[in-house]
Amino acid sequence: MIHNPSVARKAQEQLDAVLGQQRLPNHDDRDSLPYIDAIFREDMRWRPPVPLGIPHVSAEDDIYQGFFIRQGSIVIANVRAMAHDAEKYPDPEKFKPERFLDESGHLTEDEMAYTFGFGRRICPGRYVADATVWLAIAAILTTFDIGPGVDEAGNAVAVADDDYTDGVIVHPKPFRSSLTPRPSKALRFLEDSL
Ligand code: HEM
Repeated sequence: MIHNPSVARKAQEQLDAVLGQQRLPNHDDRDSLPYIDAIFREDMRWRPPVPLGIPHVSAEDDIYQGFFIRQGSIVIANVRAMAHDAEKYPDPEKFKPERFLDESGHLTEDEMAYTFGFGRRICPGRYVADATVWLAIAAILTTFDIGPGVDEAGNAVAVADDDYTDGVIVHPKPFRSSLTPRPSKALRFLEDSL
């Protein structure tokens, strides 16, 4: 959101229209807030948390696109490459939630399910992740404006958009940011719920 303030503004317009700046979002609002889902999907696409998935083993000999895969081979799915396929996702480095919405503003079929893995061992926690991350995005954008942090002298600190940890699971390295309460009653609802 620090790099894409227009995305945050667009989400807040939809949140304000649905919630009337009177309450926090909840799961019953999900169908009315497709842009939040589009942000979640674009999050998963832009920087997949498990960019190479978890290695699988082929249970039997197989042929995939002309390649012979012997039984017992370790198969690694390059999720990051799939999520940055420019034919499927034009301009893939750009953070663009709109790519998951059709002309009428409805969500497309692409739920970015492959970022949770494949087959029988697909992530069993995907429903928990889906519900909690969606609600976190919606609640934070309802109550706060997100911006760059400042250093000791009060100057805005630039944040790299690709400074991530290495490993099986990746996440952004610590960075400074600022959360400014939005001028709405939603913040009071947040305080009341603590
Ligand atoms: C955005 C959040 C998450 C992502 C991107 C994610 C992704 C993945 C991926 C790619 C796998 C490997 C699937 C495969 O073998 O193909 C996996 C496995 C797994 N995940 Fe998640 N996960 C997330 C959240 C969670 C949560 C919240 C839980 C628990 C509540 C969870 C529990 C597990 C478990 C137990 C496995 C191992 C399943 C098995 O090998 O049978 N995950 N996850």
